Amino acid sequence: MRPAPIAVALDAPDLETAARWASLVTPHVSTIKVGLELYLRYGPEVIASVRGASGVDIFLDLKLHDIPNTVAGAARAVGRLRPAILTVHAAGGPTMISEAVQALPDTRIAAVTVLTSLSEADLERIGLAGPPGDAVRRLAAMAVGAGAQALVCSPQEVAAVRGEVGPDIILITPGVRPAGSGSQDQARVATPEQAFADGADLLVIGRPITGSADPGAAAAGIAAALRRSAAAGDRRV
Ligand SMILES: O=C(O)c1cc(=O)[nH]c(=O)n1[C@@H]1O[C@H](COP(=O)(O)O)[C@@H](O)[C@H]1O
Repeated sequence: MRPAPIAVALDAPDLETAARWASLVTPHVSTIKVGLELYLRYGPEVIASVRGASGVDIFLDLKLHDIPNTVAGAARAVGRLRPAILTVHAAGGPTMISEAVQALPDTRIAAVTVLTSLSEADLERIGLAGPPGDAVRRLAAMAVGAGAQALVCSPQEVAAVRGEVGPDIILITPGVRPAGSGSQDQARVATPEQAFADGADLLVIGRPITGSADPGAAAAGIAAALRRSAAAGDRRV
């Protein structure tokens, strides 16, 4: 059976925990995500530790956001780690995004539109008044125009973004919570089945898996739920 289109967020305080989570979940999921907490503590060595001997894709979530020259240099600096995906903030603008894309031709540059932790009220306070979906669609179109091959948005916007950017762009959705899980610091959430049915290509899921007593079983359970919902609809997992 193919691993499910899930990126498990390894937001762990230490390398041993991250490597343990990675080995428990990799039979079930396509991707593991290394973010700021692990990367800033351990640097590039963390990638080899969590990749292990598996063929799992590495999603390096550094959310780069700086002037184009600096982001291009940072992207080149992580190239030897061969991440399948690297995040930049869409708000860094089109030149920054296109320089990142050119700097790392073998990696998908994913532009983060509006963080899933932000509510409409938060957006108003930072000067982006209006429904989050408006800002997400605007940033998505801009990022794709600049060459981004992937976008990060919440599952609540994924159908609208798909309509905006077409079928070829990889849509990645954090803010995924199985029914009954608390949303914690996430503001714009949906269930895995809903995110997938609305057109997400890769679901980012952290604490609902890593916070469980058995992360391997939690990942397997969500993967099975996606397969059931794919069988009921017209998508393959
Ligand atoms: O780029 C991301 O992955 C990301 C973007 C976003 O808008 N929201 C978001 O939560 N994330 C990441 O997705 C993961 C979500 O983790 P959980 O909330 O524990 O499922 C975290 O590692 C976040 O850094």
